[in-house]
Amino acid sequence: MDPNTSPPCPGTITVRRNPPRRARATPKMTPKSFDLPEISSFPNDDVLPAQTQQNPSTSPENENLKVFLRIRPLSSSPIQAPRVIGKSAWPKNPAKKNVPVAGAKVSKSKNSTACITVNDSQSVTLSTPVSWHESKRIKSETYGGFSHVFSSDSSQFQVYERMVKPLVEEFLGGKSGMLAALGPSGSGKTHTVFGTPRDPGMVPLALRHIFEDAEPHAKQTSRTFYMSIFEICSERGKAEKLFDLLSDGGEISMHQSTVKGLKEVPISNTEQAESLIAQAALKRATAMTNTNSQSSRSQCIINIRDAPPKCKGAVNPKSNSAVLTIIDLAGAEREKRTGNQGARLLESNFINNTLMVFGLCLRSLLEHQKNPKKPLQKHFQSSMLTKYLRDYLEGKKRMSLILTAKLGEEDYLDNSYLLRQASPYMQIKYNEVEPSNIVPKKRHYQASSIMDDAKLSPLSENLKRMRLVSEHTEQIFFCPQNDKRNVEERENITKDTSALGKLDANSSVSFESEFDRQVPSERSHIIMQNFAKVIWNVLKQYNSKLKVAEMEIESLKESIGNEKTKYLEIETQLNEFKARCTCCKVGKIKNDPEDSSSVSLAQPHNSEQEVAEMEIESLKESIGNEKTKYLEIETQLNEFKACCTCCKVGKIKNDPEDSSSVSLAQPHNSEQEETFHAESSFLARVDQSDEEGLVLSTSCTLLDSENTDRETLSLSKPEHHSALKVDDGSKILSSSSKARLDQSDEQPTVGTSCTQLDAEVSDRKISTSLLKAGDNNALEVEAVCIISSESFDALSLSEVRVDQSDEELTLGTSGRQLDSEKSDREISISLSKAEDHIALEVEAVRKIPSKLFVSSSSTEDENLDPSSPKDASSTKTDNPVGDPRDKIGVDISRKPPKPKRTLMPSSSMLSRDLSTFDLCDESEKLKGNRGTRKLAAHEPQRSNGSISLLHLLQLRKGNLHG
Ligand SMILES: Nc1ncnc2c1ncn2[C@@H]1O[C@H](COP(=O)(O)OP(=O)(O)OP(=O)(O)O)[C@@H](O)[C@H]1O
Repeated sequence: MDPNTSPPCPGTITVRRNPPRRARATPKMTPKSFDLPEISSFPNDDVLPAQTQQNPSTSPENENLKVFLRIRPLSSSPIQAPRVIGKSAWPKNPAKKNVPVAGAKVSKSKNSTACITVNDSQSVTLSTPVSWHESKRIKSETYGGFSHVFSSDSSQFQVYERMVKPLVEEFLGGKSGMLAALGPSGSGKTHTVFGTPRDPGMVPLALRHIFEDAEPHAKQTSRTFYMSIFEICSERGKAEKLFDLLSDGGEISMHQSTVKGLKEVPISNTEQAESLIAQAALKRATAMTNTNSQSSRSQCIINIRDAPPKCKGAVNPKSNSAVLTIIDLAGAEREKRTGNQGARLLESNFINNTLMVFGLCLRSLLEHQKNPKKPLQKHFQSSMLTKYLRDYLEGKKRMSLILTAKLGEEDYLDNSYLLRQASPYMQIKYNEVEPSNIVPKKRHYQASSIMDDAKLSPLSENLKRMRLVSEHTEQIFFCPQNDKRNVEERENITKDTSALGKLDANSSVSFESEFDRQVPSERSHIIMQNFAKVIWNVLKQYNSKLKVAEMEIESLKESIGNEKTKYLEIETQLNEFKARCTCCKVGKIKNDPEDSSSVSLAQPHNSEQEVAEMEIESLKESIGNEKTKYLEIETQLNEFKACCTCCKVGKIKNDPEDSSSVSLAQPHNSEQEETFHAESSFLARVDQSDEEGLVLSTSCTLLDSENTDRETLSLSKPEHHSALKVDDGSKILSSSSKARLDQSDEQPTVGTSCTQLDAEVSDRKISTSLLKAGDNNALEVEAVCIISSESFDALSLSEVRVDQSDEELTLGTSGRQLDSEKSDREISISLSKAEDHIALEVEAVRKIPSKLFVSSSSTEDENLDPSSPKDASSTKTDNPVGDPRDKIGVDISRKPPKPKRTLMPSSSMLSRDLSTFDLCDESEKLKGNRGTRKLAAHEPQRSNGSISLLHLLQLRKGNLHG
């Protein structure tokens, strides 16, 4: 990946999702009812600090700290005795100038070789001395990335143009800037900063630049610049002191980052400014060392402040004044090289410690920028210099570094140490540059200090103690469960800290006062910092939990959508199933009380899924039951039909139940009485079974609803009629013959009834006709019977056969009417108005075969038992001569023609339905009870009709055999 095209790293916090989850398929359908309100995402923008949310593109500046490298040329002559005229043109302060150390080696060979090789404008190669090659040391080191490398032959102006001029321009534009010269002693820092009158350094050049640009607009803008110069030095290496170099050399103080008592001198032109600079240079502490005849012993700070333009004589408080700061640091010194001893050695240690703190601040800033989680160390508290430069060292303001190195190979170690220490600083970025000198409110510090150098002595020990105290304080304050103990600990720590400052009073007076001032504020700062950390951690946990909850809600939404989809599919299937299912309709029509499940389907659907499923299950069970029932019925019907083909009508004769069957209809006269006896013989058989009685009762129930007929009464009192029949043996005999007659005449009678039943108008007619037919037809039949009982016997036999085969015809008629809803009523009406004769007859017709043809098989007469119904039909239609059925033909001709009906498909259904009552079996049981008693009463008593019938049968039999 091309690093040039890589996007800049955003300053945001990335919240990891653990574990990563796979994307789920979007549900096909999301019901509206499940549209839950969206949960807004965690307000990261509100919670996260602006520091981490800042967009790099919108940051004012995103540039690295500029680090320049200037190589001082080789000295042409060794350091000699102090000269009156120093290294610079600035006057020296004779009071603070020390004489060269006695016995110091002033050795500088002319033939010194260079250890630094400039590769290009941004990199150099540091080579070890030739003498070190034999000791197998590192031969060369390359350092790159500098903003610019000024070779030894670079002029002051070149350095200014490239390094300082941009800062000055920005200063004139209202931006503060700082330039610090850093390097070993004698490397040319002071030369670069101040220069000489002949070769002015950066400060004079900057002042010239400032006033050259400002003077043309001075009248218009009323622009005023102020300059202040002060130094930070150490008195015998024990305490830091500040001296104002522009005043009379008075000592000043520092509170936190503010220097109190510092005099700012307004400058209006270059000459004035240079005069002040010369004055300050004379006051600055310098000393002669083995490396520098006029070695600076203090950190010199020059401030040029651009005062804001006045508005009607008053300073605009909102406008910020830019400050250009140029610092000439004291050079790092090695004891071997400098040969310092005594107080000078203490000064050297102080200088080195200050430079180390300065470097630690920059390193901490670099590490904090690389890893924001790593707090910015509070190294700035360790020295006044770093305190004063706090904003710069924290990256709040832009600064530049000019590293000065010496070219000679004897300076290899100094150069190596400088380059190793300072080259990483060029990675420091300035992306939060504040426009003014306002002290930032948010600071992220940690009270610790890494002063691992043994040379730090008193200062480093104080710093270590401060670190220990701070860490202890932080650990205690992080424990929220021991609040009371924490308060006590805090108080003790404060006392200890104060005591610590007092203990070091002798060694570091300056640090004592500063430490005492800093402890309360820093303690509160640490407390607030820890509190903010706790809150921040809680918020992060809340954020992570909230995101997890959001994911769970999403998954639940998907699950609900899937469930809803399944539910709708099931509901659709249920509707389709109901639409296809025909059992519901049948269930609505059927009056069978067992079809409760079918009836339930006609009820409104319950919206509940469980109810629907239960209905489906019950429906399925009902269907299964119905199928089973139908199969059983069909089997029984087949058996019944098979049995019917073998049965003989002659059974009726010997069937004692014929006589025991008592008329259900109550005759009112003798003719009707016999007719009804004949009819009742069927009915009696029907009534012999409980189920038939039940059926009849059912019909009677219907009958009872509208009008009560005598048949109903007769049904309610069947035994009474039976008793009557028992008493009247002739009637019974007659009824027996009638039974045959009716059985034989059943087809036309029933057929007639059915024909009439087909018409709605015939209901009344039926009842009337039946009543009358019961009168007329029965009379006719009875008359025939009476007149020609034999014929009737023959007729009845033939018709019985017909009726056996045609019993479904009548039933089919009723079943066809049952197929329609309207027929229910019609049936009810017809039954009720049919005077039950038809119904009873119908029922009786149906029941005859199962009873008669089984019990009297032994008395079966072949002549009386036609082989097929076809014979009967031919008998009725053809009326062959000589056949006993001629009389039947006469008799039939006397009757109105009765069309023969064809078997309808629906009749089979109804017959199967009716066969479910299993009348035959039940009638068999009844027969045992009722018939036994009646049999004993009827058997010895035979009427004339029966005798004549037997005689007729014998004659016919004889004719057939003959
Ligand atoms: N670029 C240069 N060209 C010519 N002479 C230089 C240059 N840099 C430094 N010198 C000379 O080197 C000597 C030491 O320089 P300077 O005093 O500036 O070093 P320094 O880094 O300030 O030392 P210290 O830290 O001890 O004050 C001076 O006499 C100065 O004139």
